[in-house]
Amino acid sequence: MSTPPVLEAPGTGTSPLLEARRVTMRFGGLTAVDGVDLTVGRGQIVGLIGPNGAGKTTFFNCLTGLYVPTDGEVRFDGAALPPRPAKVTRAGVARTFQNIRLFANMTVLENVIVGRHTRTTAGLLSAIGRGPRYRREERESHSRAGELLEFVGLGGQGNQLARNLSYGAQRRLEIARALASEPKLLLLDEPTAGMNPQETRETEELVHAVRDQGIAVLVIEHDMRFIMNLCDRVAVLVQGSKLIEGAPGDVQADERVVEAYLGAPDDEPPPLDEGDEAATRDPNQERTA
Ligand SMILES: Nc1ncnc2c1ncn2[C@@H]1O[C@H](COP(=O)(O)OP(=O)(O)OP(=O)(O)O)[C@@H](O)[C@H]1O
Repeated sequence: MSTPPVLEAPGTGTSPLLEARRVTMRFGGLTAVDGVDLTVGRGQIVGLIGPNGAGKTTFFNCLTGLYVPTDGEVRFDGAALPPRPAKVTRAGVARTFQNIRLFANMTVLENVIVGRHTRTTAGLLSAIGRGPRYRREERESHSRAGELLEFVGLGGQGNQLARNLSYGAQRRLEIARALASEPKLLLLDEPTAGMNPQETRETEELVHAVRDQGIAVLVIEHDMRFIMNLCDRVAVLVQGSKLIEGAPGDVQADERVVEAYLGAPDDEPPPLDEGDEAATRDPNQERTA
């Protein structure tokens, strides 16, 4: 008699937290993501970089249930990734977006509380009737949201309208809202886009603090200095395919990466100087969100 396969209970296995295998996403005739493998271990910070249109955001969307990959497989915490965003959030994956998506006319605290809705269990009737379970969960949500605002450096600003926060503070609020769903993995899509150097440094510290809470992070970013300071591992996407993956120093030194960003040597690239931030960034990426 054959031995039945051992099924790994979610959260208990030794497998990577996230495992994408041969993920492919096609839009009509365009292959935006082409057979990409990527793993993120528990508590790791992994960077995903690549020139404009390389497929980074599309790949993210395949990891959050926004897109169901045309081909390939995504496993999270020992199980197949569910096919819908709300279920993916409940499974433990949270994300922020390239462009800020806050509820501008809600308070800072309310924005974070909204992020907890996948973790509250009071049913509709309890909510309408404001039953004891609803009231207890509401108290807990308020208290946890306050803690998260402290954690991201927005303590004392909970009663402001989100739209009145500075740009950098709004980005922090997005992270607090994502953390409110109690993720095991946080996906950040260009968290420092449009930030000044001080805000970028603060974001770097915040992401390290998130990891210190045991939460793994996968981050898309164009600011190379940020990525190199932050990540345990970096993967480079070019035209939908993974070009290379490795330690930040190795990736930065790889000629193929320099070429992908700056063009082949015949294109007379500007010199790549470690200390010159402008030269280590994608020249097409001086964007503001
Ligand atoms: N919904 C869609 N329908 C059709 N094509 C799409 C769709 N989403 C993305 N694409 C295309 O897929 C390719 C990859 O786009 P994607 O936004 O994933 O790249 P990216 O690496 O995130 O770029 P950027 O750094 O500019 O944000 C591009 O050619 C883009 O035009």
